[in-house]
Amino acid sequence: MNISLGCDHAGFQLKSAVAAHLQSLGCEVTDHGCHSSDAVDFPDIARLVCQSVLSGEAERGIMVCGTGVGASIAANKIPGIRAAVCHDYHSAHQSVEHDDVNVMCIGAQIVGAWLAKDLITSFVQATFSTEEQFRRRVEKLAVLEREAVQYVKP
Ligand SMILES: O=C(CO)[C@H](O)[C@H](O)[C@H](O)COP(=O)(O)O
Repeated sequence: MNISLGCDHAGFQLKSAVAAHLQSLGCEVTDHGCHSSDAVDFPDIARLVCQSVLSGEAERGIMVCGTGVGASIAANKIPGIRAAVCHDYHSAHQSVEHDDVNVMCIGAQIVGAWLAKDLITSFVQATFSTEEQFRRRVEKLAVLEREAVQYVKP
């Protein structure tokens, strides 16, 4: 599987362990930065990671920031992205199986490298269920996305 990987300065150290683990699982990794602990803005990196997923260059994305929260907010602004902060093993696979999550966000201030590796294994090995109720709900997410513009105040 091809994975698009990104981080901000808070996730920079953990990203190296994440990349190495992805490679040990047989994944191809495209690293969209950042490449040092100098401060960057997570929306800029989330944009690159998500564009890579939507273009088909990568099947899924992983973002590492301080909490995972900012990265997931940024990613979920982009139509076609379903991002989730996953800090437990169950959510990391069920988010894919039930919700077809295509970008997982991890907080380097919340989880250590060993848990991050387990989360990544769980995420990468999961596949979207073929069961009708999950397909129906994800299609409804797409409808919400298409309708969202109607809720914006003029
Ligand atoms: O967790 C984050 C956003 O949800 C970021 O990675 C940062 O850790 C957080 O915004 C703090 O930013 P700072 O510039 O490092 O103070």
